Amino acid sequence: MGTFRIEGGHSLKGEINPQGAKNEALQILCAVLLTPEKVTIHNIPDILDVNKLIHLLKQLGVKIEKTGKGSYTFQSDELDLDYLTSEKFKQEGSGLRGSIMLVGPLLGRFGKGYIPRPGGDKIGRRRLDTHFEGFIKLGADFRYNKEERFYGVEAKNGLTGTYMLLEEASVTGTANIIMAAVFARGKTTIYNAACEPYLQQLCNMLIRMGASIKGVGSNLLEIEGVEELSGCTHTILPDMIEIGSWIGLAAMTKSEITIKNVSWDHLGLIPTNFRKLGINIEKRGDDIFIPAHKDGYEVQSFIDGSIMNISDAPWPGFTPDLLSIILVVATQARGSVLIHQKMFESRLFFVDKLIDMGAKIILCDPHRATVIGHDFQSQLKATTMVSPDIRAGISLLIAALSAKGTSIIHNIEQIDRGYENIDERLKAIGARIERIA
Ligand SMILES: CC(=O)N[C@H]1[C@@H](OP(=O)(O)OP(=O)(O)OC[C@H]2O[C@@H](n3ccc(=O)[nH]c3=O)[C@H](O)[C@@H]2O)O[C@H](CO)[C@@H](O)[C@@H]1O
Ligand SMILES: C=C(OP(=O)(O)O)C(=O)O
Repeated sequence: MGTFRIEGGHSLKGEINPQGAKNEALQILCAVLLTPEKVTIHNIPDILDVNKLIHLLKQLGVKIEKTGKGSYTFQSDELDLDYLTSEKFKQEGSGLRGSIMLVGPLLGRFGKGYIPRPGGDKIGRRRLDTHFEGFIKLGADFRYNKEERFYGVEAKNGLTGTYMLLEEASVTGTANIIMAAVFARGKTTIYNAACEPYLQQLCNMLIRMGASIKGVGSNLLEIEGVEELSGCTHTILPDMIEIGSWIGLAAMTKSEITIKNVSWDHLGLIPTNFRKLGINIEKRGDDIFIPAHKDGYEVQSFIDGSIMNISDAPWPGFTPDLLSIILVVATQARGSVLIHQKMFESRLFFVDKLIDMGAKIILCDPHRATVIGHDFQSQLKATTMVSPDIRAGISLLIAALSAKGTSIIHNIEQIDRGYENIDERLKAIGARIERIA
């Protein structure tokens, strides 16, 4: 279990270059299985989850070449599909959430796809019904081995396009179904599709490879099946969740930080929601400039004066992945705010650590927490904690950087799962953080 030691209470200053988006990279890497031709991808983040997926692709026989920092070529012309039913895959395939998206492209191109129950954050139930119901609608046979927790889909005679209304706008589910449907006979219509920038990027990449997809960016997609796809070049967007994390870090540590090349047009409601906490976010070209909030920041109120509420919703709503960060930043705001995590039922439990540090939070139920901000009148106190999931982990790290004294965070693999070289990048802007195990 890796550990960070953090000496808090110091302001930071400088420029940050956001990494490539984790959740986009996981989709895009799976899409390289759709063609025997070479696919070049730039801006791949060097993080645990992505490296695990690249390892799985290698085991599957994909020819992989690293051509520069964050740049790789992939060629899926001689795959070893037997790996998919091997004991090794049953172990390795369950190491991350994103591996579930290997199934769609394999089913579409080879008529079969298998996956052990995927890993990822333990933040509540994470069912896969949307994925498999979509494959079944396209004509696949489905089986699930409960003992081994191993899923399989097969379509000996190929897939056939159809209309489907997804039960929920699942992000990885939509990506999976799209990647199967690009080879289905005829037209597939997906309604209630997720439409995060991750998915827009995936669809645009598939279109460049020769797929026919209409409705990109909306929740109604129409896919006309094709016989084959060709190679392409794709560049991953900056990670909007990392960008939100840097905004929160800057405010909470009263630091002046410039976040470079954020691809502002793809940030949706992220700036709006940080502004609800009174955080000053300046757009400078495609950069975000956060001034040092020397006098703190004040929670805004609604037009009718009622208490501020920040909640998640499927895109273009506010991403659930930033609510933990919003929550920690609220602990030092002037005023109170209700944080409502609608999607996941176990993602707010980490607040007990913040309460230990002196934050004023009432966990109303597993989905809702009321935060009464300190307005920096009282600093959080350093403590020892264990990072329970990726976003709680970065939130605790932000809390530790603002706290008085030296904190210890264990299980930082959770943070490394999604944040590239976080300790060195923080040090570069003045943070006192050491990786001690
Ligand atoms: C690898 C990856 O890309 N992971 C992201 C992906 O996970 P993932 O694709 O696994 O998440 P899903 O979109 O399937 O669902 C997330 C949760 O939200 C619930 N749900 C979903 C849609 C909906 O309309 N209503 C609803 O309640 C689901 O029941 C589930 O509990 O999307 C999540 C939701 O943005 C993010 O937190 C994860 O970071
Ligand atoms: C929940 C997340 O990741 P995963 O879906 O990979 O567990 C996340 O990125 O916040």
